[in-house]
Amino acid sequence: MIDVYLLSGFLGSGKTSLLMSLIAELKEMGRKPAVLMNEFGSISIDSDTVGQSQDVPLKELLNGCICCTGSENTEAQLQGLLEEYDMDVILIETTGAAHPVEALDAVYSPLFAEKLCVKGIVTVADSKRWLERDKMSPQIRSLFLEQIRHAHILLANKTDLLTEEELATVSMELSNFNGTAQVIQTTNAKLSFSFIEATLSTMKEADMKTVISGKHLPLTSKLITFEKDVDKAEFEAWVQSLPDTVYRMKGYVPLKGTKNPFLFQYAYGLVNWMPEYIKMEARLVLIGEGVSQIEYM
Ligand SMILES: Nc1nc2c(ncn2[C@@H]2O[C@H](COP(=O)(O)OP(=O)(O)OP(=O)(O)O)[C@@H](O)[C@H]2O)c(=O)[nH]1
Repeated sequence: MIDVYLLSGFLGSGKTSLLMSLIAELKEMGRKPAVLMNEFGSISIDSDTVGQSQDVPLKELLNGCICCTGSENTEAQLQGLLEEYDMDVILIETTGAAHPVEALDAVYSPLFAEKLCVKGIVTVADSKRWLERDKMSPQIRSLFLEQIRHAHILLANKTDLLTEEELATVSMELSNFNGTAQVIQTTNAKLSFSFIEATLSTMKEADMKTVISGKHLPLTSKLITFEKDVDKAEFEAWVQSLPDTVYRMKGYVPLKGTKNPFLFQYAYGLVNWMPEYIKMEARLVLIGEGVSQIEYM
């Protein structure tokens, strides 16, 4: 299994700085990192920097964020990485405009269920911005807060720009806001990979069944397999009965009376079915809060 770490955080918070230092450390350790980067424009500034200066296998998604460019695109890039290179760690840097749950979408694809092991979300927060969050528009603030809320490790970055007192306030407020993440004060997003790996692996022990860390963490995923074909109406009734904290579902569902399992998608209450011309393995991934207890029927 290849370990996957998602680097999240608002625009300009310090994700690329973190990525660069993690790559350098991983290489020093003799590990084989690869990078999936996502840029907000059609020019690959960050990926050029990272790719050239770090000489690391890299795929990029231009023009939008991982969630908006569509998870098929991200899946294709991931597939490309896996086919072309040899690696043992994948670092995914999302644009500052990506919702962490949506960014995880492609990684949780049933295609990669046996290849990738999602270790967790590391969010970089600009401490100054946190203190001034009330100045942001409601929509942007909500994205900023979501990125922080879903973190498993939270960097209170740019501490050099704060007074001692402000620093204490930021740390306390962030810990109160996301009670499960470790909050670490950083400058230039300096945090060692060994620390991240060790912290996330202890969290994982809490519940080995969930793909993403333990049951104490906000986001978990669950893989559901099917023993026999299912009735479409019954299946949809089951979907509607699930709690609102299931944010996303996708996979292949074997429907009664059809040749191949159908591609099934669910997001924000909406269900989508697509026939599949290849016989895909019948399994479904659920992503949300506390989904590890959910069973089919
Ligand atoms: N003063 C200060 N500046 C920092 C710190 N960390 C990062 N920066 C600067 O903040 C800017 C953005 O840093 P990046 O690492 O590119 O941030 P990012 O989150 O990748 O940015 P986007 O890709 O645009 O979302 C750069 O100019 C960094 O040098 C810090 O701790 N203190």
